[in-house]
Amino acid sequence: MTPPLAVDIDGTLTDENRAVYPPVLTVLREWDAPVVVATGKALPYPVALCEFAGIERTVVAENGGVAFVHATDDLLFVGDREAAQRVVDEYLAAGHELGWGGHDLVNRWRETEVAVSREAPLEPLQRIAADHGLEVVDTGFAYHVKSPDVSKGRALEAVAERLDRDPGEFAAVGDSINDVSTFEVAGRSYAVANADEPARETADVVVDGEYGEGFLDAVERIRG
Ligand SMILES: O=C(O)COP(=O)(O)O
Ligand SMILES: [Mg+2]
Repeated sequence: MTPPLAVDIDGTLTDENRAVYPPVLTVLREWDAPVVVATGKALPYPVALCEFAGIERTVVAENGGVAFVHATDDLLFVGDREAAQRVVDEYLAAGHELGWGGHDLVNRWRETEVAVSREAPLEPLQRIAADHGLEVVDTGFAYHVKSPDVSKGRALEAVAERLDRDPGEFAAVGDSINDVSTFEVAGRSYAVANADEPARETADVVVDGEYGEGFLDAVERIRG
């Protein structure tokens, strides 16, 4: 039987230029069990991906800060945007920038955390975050200022419960440190070849392919 799937976006469903790798859309559409798209991006991104892939909008966004379950119409919030905002305000007051330009579409729809460009200095961000009891997660695509209690894995547990599934039934595919918690709660986990060290170390299997090709490799193994 096909297991439910928890899949990351950036670095896993994309190519090396962060464009969605087209063959993955067919795989998602034809997946014969629930699919949970679990990302560090704000909610509209995975929702749009699901819509364009033609699948139910069941998603984890903001590294677990927000989740939506299509079947039960549940919108779940964990995490505290105000706390993250206080960190950012201090960071800006110290003369740094978030690095996303004036309209900052990266944070515009973000509700429980704040993302900072990897071109911005990390050390002061970490220091200010720690002063506020928050952490900075580097996904390889952005620095995320978030509560240490929030994770994709915990959100997946909440989503799985609403889907009447055990988290251990899930197969998970991802590429970075923000997927480690998903790998820990899923029954089996696959890191794509471009994955960072924490993801590679936690995954049950590191596949040969990179990016979207790596996702297709994982799918082949999951299907057996
Ligand atoms: O938003 C990021 O930094 C990474 O996004 P991802 O979790 O889909 O890889
Ligand atoms: Mg990723």
